[in-house]
Amino acid sequence: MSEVKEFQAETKQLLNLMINSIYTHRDIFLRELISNASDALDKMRFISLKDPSVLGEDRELEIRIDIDKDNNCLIIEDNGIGMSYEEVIENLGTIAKSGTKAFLDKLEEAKTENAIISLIGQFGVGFYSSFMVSDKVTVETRRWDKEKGVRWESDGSGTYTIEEIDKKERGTRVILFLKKDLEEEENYLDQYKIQNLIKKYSNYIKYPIKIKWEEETEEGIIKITDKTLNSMVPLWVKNKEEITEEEYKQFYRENFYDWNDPLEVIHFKAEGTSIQFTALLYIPSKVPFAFYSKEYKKGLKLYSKNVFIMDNCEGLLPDYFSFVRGLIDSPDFSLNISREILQKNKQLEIIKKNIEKKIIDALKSILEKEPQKYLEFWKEFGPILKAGLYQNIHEKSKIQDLLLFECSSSQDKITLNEYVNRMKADQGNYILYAVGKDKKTIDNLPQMEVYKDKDYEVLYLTDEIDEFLIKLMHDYEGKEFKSISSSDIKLDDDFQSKEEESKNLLDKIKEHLGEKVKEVRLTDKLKESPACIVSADEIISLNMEKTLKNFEQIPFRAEKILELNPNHEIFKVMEKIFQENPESEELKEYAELLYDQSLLIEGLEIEDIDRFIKLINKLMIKAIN
Ligand SMILES: Nc1ncnc2c1ncn2[C@@H]1O[C@H](COP(=O)(O)OP(=O)(O)OP(=O)(O)O)[C@@H](O)[C@H]1O
Repeated sequence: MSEVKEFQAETKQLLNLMINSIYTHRDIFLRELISNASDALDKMRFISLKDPSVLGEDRELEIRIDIDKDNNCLIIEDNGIGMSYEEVIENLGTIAKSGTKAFLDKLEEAKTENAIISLIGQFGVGFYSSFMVSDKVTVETRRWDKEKGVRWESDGSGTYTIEEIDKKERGTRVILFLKKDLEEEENYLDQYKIQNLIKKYSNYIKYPIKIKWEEETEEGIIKITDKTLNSMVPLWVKNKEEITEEEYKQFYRENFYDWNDPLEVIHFKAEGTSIQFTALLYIPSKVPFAFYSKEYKKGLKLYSKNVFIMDNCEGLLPDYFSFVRGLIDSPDFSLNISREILQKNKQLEIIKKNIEKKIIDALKSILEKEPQKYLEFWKEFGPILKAGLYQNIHEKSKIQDLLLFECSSSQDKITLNEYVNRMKADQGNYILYAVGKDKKTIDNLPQMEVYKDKDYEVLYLTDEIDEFLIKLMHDYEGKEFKSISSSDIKLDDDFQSKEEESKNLLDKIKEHLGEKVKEVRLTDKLKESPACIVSADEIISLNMEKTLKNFEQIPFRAEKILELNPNHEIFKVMEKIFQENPESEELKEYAELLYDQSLLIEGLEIEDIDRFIKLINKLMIKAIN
């Protein structure tokens, strides 16, 4: 008795897109079906390791492809785990994957076919891609431990039928009734076409993918032989010297669904340590799709003696390298290991340490030998590295040398090590930094003047997280990070006498500005500018005030100090006004104007813009008179 069932709404939506929107790159359906078959074989192999008798006579785990020209059918068959009646309904009638909703939303938005293809490449749509090339799909399957088989059939339009059948062999057969209007280059009944696709997408599948290969002998007789289309040997098992760059790339594209080539490959075998393992790691060239979403699963694949144990084993990578893709194969892991046990596993910790060191070494080597390539890496992954370090600050010594910063002295970004090596002898023990939205803004900060003059290098922190990170890091190799806006930087010691001389004027200005500032004082840090604002607080800087303002509930305010340049013409004018009349209203207006312009140059808002403009206008009119 067959049942007719409706697809789940999301499945309908996906099928509709598959059938009606995609006309190129349809080849990927084969990779998806082969990968499903391979997964089913993995599961079967796993079960048989505990009890080999479950394989019965059907011992060799394999995938078969059959070309049935008479019926215009392509058949992909495996003797893997198979599916029960309920599993077929669950797996082929719904989409259970997390992130499906987000994926479908993105699909709806995707305008071009290429954008859709790229999304599919990153997400994987699995079985449903069959409908890109088929008018009808039939699945016949029998679970290894069930008596009866199941037949599922659909044309992808909205419903499917399902019924119990007799099926002798264990496993799953997917029969694609190919569309009639496929292009010539999409002739999936051509054995050469299939061979090319398998080599391209599924070469490293570790089970033989067999086909009945037709060949014409010299005598003109058609000979049919069983041919294995894939090379099978897992790439990571081979010696590095035997692997070409293209093979590494191909393996990456196939296994990690990235259309871009990886930036770097790290392949090594750890032997002689307390645990043996092989690692094949890839640093991608672009941040993986959906990396910042909850759905993104980080971690490495875990194998034991070429047998797949699990995907996305998180415990193997520190947060700051969560973008690294790849796999670990270690004979020391039991195949039955669960995620929970794994979390507490000491061997895993050792592997993690090893991998981490290799990644750091690889990145350091790129930084040293291929700076341009490192810059590309930094542009993509710098924010992830910084955020990861922020959350794991106790690990700073490991990765602080991988950080790059803009700086005052050159167009190139520099490392902390470079900064320290270039420090001036009289600079003291401080690594100076300035914060702003970009290089140009910081270049124009009044406080920068004196450092330029003294030729002290300053790190430019242009990312919002930078200052928070630097404060948390506190120092690099014993040299403390110090903001150029910090109040306790004093360059000139005999400044004190000058400050005492101007004490009354400074007190008056403070009185005029009231609560706006904590203090008014002189500075020797300014050259061209008359004044600047610095933070009185080591914890909340001016820039943090800007950042924290975005979180409206938290009214953080940096305490401010107004610093004046005693050598500036304006200061001299103020001195003169004060001498003539200490209570002059004009002095108050000057003080307000200097305070407001100092806020503006720091990128902070001024409180009373109307008054600011009025005061400027007043000065302008005075200048004419
Ligand atoms: N050949 C097969 N043998 C056994 N089960 C299968 C087979 N093909 C598919 N399935 C089952 O159907 C489910 C859904 O398959 P589908 O290809 O849609 O997604 P997936 O394989 O889970 O994800 P993806 O292909 O995107 O990695 C699979 O998870 C698996 O349980």
